[in-house]
This record gives sequence, C-alpha cells and structure tokens, in this order.
Amino acid sequence: MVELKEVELKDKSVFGQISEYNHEKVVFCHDQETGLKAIIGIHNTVLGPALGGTRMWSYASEAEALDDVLRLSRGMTYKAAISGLNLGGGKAVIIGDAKKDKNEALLRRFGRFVKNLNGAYITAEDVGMTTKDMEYIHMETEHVAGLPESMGGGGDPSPVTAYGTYMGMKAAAKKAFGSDSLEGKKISVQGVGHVGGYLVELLAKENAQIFITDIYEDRLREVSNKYGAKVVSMDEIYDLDVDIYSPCALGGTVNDNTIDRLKCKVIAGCANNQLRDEKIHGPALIDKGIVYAPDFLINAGGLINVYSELVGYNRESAYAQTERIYGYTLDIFELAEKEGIHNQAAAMKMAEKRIQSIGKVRSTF
Ligand SMILES: NC(=O)c1ccc[n+]([C@@H]2O[C@H](COP(=O)([O-])OP(=O)(O)OC[C@H]3O[C@@H](n4cnc5c(N)ncnc54)[C@H](O)[C@@H]3O)[C@@H](O)[C@H]2O)c1
Repeated sequence: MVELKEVELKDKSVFGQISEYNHEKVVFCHDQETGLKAIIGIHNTVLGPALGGTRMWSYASEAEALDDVLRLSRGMTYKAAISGLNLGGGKAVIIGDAKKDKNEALLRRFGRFVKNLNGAYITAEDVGMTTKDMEYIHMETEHVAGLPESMGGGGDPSPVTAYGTYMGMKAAAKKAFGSDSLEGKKISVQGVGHVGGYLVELLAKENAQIFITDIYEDRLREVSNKYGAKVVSMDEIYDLDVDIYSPCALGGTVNDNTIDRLKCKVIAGCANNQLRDEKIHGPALIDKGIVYAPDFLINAGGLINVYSELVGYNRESAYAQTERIYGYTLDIFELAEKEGIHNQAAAMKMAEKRIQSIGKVRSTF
C-alpha cells in the first residue's frame, strides 16, 4: 500500500499536492534543536477556525507526510461542515516515531508554531499522541482542544467517536441487511487502539462475532481477553468472510489491492480517509454491492465532543448530538441513491452545500 502511494506521489511537486485539494495555508515547521519536523494543513476556514488533531507517525517519506496532512485536513473541513459545527478543517502531522522521538521540548516547540497561527488552527489529539502530550503543547498555546477533564477540557474524545461510528455502522447495516441489529453479525475491526477498543466494547455488548487485528500484540491480547474477540493477522483481515469490515487504524485501506479481496456487505469504521481515491473506490464499492458509511460523517463524534468543549456544552449533549449520526447516515444513503452518486460523494456534496451557503452569509456585514 505504501509502495503504491510512493509511486503516485513521486511526480508531484509540493504546490501540485497542495493545489489538488485547494488548501488555504500549509505551514512547514522545523527546529534543529529538538529535531521537530511537522506540517500544519489549514484547508478551509469559512465556517470557523480550522480544528483537527496532530498525528505523530514514522512516514516513509516527506511526500507521504504532506499527502496525509492534506487529505486529513480536507476531511476535517467536511466533517465539521456535515456535523453542523462552526469550524473549519485543519490537521497537523509530526514526522517521527511516537514511541522513540517524542519529548517535552519537541512538543512545546510544536506548540509555539501553533501559537504563531493566532487561532487560525486549533490542535487536538490524534494517532501517536496522548492527553499528556496535549498538556505540553498547551503550555505554549491556548489553541488546544481535547484536554483532560482535570484541565477543564472534555477528556478523551475516543469513546464518543466510537459511539458515532457504532451509530453509523448500525445505519449501514439497516441499509444492507434490512435491520440495524448487529447481533450475530461477523465484524472485523482493523486497529484496536483508542477508538477501535471502545467500538469493540459496544459490538460485544450487542453480541456480534468480532475479529480484530493490530500491530501491537499486547493490545490485541488485552482486547481479545476482555471481549472474546478472535485475533487475526494484519493481512488476513481483508480476506475474512465477514458481514462488516471496520477500518479503525489508518486511512487508504480501501484501495485497488484490497477491494477485490473484501467479502463484506458493509464498510463502517472510524479511520479517516478510508477510500484511497474516492473518485475510483467510491464507485467501485457500489459495483461490489458494498454499503460504505462515509468516514468523516460517522467518525465525527470526537469532533462534536471537542467542539462542545469550546462552546461550553457538556458530555451528555455531545453524546446526544453524536447519536444523530444514525439518521444523518440514512439521509446520505437516500441522497446518494436519488442522485445516482456514491455515498462519499453524497456526503461531500452535503458538506460543500453548507460551506457555500454559510460562506455567503458571512460575506456581508
Ligand atoms: N481518537 C478519535 O477520537 C478519532 C476521531 C476521528 C477519527 N479518528 C481516526 O480513527 C483512527 C484510529 O484513531 P485512534 O485514536 O484509535 O488511534 P490509536 O493510535 O489509538 O489506534 C490506532 C491503532 O491502529 C493500529 N494500527 C496501525 N496500523 C495498523 C495496521 N496496518 N493494521 C492493524 N492495526 C494497525 C495501531 O497499532 C493502533 O493500535 C485514526 O485514523 C484516527 O485518525 C480518531
């Protein structure tokens, strides 16, 4: 998968990559002393400040890191817009191994870069980051969301994200199987980190048959022992005879190499940018008869929770708002069918419509 990406990205210039997704601003952050190499992508701020997490990952190349931040920040624009939030889309990536290269100085230096954007970008937690890391960033800038409850924040957004993903999965099950019950359904969960772990808990409560995979053996053992999920290898996950495939690790797993292998009738997970190329793989899933629950719609629970922290709501209202993902997902399926487009395109269309209409409101005093 990475090799495929490398070939795709090889011939693209930096501005070629940036203009492809129409970003407002991309900031390259570099600091010799701490070894910081980070990229902040601000995709669109029509609806409000660009909010999105910071991811730390050992990217195979800088082009891949740029591609990731561009795709992720664009996804945040859509996610906020479709969820009715007054936020724009942004995201940051720190290049490095979160287990080895992370330290207080590096994170605080990154915080200075966020501070210098004067609120145009608000950061939060993502893959490879912890609430403790966010505390370090917060020492340098107030533009941090998703802080621990002890610091006045909304705490870990992952359980809320998992709940929204579960709601979206149930809506997709209703579309594919005629019932939203997940009891007895065979469901594969790829990645049992923060969100994946909570999702497995919800699925276990509904007596689904769960298959899990992850890079970390210890985590797999823990989740498997707790919820009775069957462990499978990282590659085997694509060939399993399951009803639902739930990508909860990184993006791009629905691609030319995997679609032919998938036997599921539903794809619904929390990972961002699950379709490697929505223009190709969105229609390809229709051809295969797979119901795809748009990722940025069903994984919006965490953002809804973080937003409620900014505007002063509470956890209960965040859950109540997240529950509506069920109905929104069914609405998107209906729109897609009516317009003869794939589900991701329908969700993007709905999000773009809101950005355009609110953009007009904001263009006048
Ligand atoms: N945390 C949130 O609230 C939130 C909100 C929206 C979207 N997301 C997205 O959901 C996904 C998971 O987020 P998280 O917070 O649970 O991250 P996490 O880092 O806690 O969990 C990700 C897990 O995926 C595993 N993994 C990575 N590559 C894998 C592979 N190829 N095969 C199997 N497992 C693999 C990792 O080992 C890790 O355990 C990410 O794509 C993230 O952007 C998270």
